[in-house]
Amino acid sequence: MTHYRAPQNNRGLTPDVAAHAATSENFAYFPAFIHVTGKKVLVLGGGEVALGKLRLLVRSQAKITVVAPEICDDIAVMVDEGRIVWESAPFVDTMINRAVMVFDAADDPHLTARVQAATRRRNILLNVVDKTPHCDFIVPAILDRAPVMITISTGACAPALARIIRQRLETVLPASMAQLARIARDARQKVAEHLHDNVSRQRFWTHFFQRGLQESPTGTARDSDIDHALRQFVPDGSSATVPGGQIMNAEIHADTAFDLPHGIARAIETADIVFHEDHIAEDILTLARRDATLIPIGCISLDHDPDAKRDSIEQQTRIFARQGFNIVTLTQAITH
Ligand SMILES: C[C@@]1(CC(=O)O)C2=NC(=C\c3[nH]c(c(CCC(=O)O)c3CC(=O)O)Cc3[nH]c(c(CC(=O)O)c3CCC(=O)O)/C=C3\N/C(=C\2)[C@@H](CCC(=O)O)[C@]3(C)CC(=O)O)/[C@H]1CCC(=O)O
Ligand SMILES: NC(=O)c1ccc[n+]([C@@H]2O[C@H](COP(=O)([O-])OP(=O)(O)OC[C@H]3O[C@@H](n4cnc5c(N)ncnc54)[C@H](O)[C@@H]3O)[C@@H](O)[C@H]2O)c1
Repeated sequence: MTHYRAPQNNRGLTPDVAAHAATSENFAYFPAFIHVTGKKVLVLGGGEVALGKLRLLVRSQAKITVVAPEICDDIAVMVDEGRIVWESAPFVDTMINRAVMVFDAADDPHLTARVQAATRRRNILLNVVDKTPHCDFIVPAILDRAPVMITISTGACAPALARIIRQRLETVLPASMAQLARIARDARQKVAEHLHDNVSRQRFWTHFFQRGLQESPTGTARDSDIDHALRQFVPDGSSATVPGGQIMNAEIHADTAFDLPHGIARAIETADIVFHEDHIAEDILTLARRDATLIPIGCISLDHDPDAKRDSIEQQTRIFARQGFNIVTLTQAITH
């Protein structure tokens, strides 16, 4: 019988899956969030588009300077309130010194050429609004549930599509996400003191958020919910309230994650180990946690004897389940 290593805290991509992932499209822009607290950000231009960027920027703790000969009324209010600094002198290269990023919303190609040369010399990131070829970074559509930020980019291919996806998500993602994230921020230390190992903490938080999103979608989660959840939590997974050590065998009829029944999607999301046939769609497999172990059933070398193969997988899943791991086995439904 084949034995597999229990899940580790790294992406358990098997060679098969990694090879599949390598064939999917590359991307030119790396998704990340930039820490700007206390750092200088420069915005060129004082019109409507600059205002859009400034509205977002003032919610960070960046030190913001706007450079423009004149500014619109709403930007003037931000200046009066001391939230940003206005520089009305013409742009000179030294204005960007020590900036972490620069937005150019001035609609002046000659200025853009100068700014681009200056930012390149200093390795400062530049966004020229709606002028993709000049951008070192691009701005995604943003679904704002701060501190949760869901950002959507089409890799600069179709900004209107990014907007539409955002608008659709606005109506389906529960308001409680923000509140749950704030509760977690304040309670992470306390939870770490109660639960000493990573696996327990990971199970606890998965369970806490799943219940929280289900029970209080409109945003009524409370700080005291943490104490309640901690009292109920039994780290070895034996508590009925903890989704630990469960086995699900799912036959997949869907080709995309979107078409999966909710129960199966949730099971994949919480699984520690996912056994799957080779033809299961990649976007279904990506529902799994980053640290889950994915095991292609094809790599179990008992193809000549399907019954023995099934027995081998069942035996393996029971062993893992006894250790408290959640297991999902995904087989592709045969369509006629
Ligand atoms: C997401 C969003 C955020 C924001 O702007 O804050 C955003 N554009 C939005 C809307 C939008 N922009 C445009 C249209 C008209 C439809 C159209 O022309 O396609 C619409 C649709 C609308 O308004 O509904 C015009 C446009 N935009 C760009 C080009 C140039 C080009 O495509 O090469 C042109 C043509 C200019 C021209 O023809 O001259 C380029 C960029 N726009 C980006 C972001 C970056 C890529 C993001 C991504 O990865 O998808 C990138 C690369 C650079 C950047 O600016 O960072 C925001 C939606 C916010 C929301 O509602 O949630
Ligand atoms: N307005 C829109 O709906 C819209 C939509 C998409 C893209 N855009 C693009 O965004 C950019 C700006 O649009 P806008 O509507 O804010 O334009 P705008 O004309 O209202 O604003 C441009 C601002 O830049 C300032 N400016 C001009 N030359 C400058 C210079 N050399 N140095 C510093 N500041 C300078 C102007 O004083 C003005 O405040 C343009 O590239 C435009 O094509 C605009």
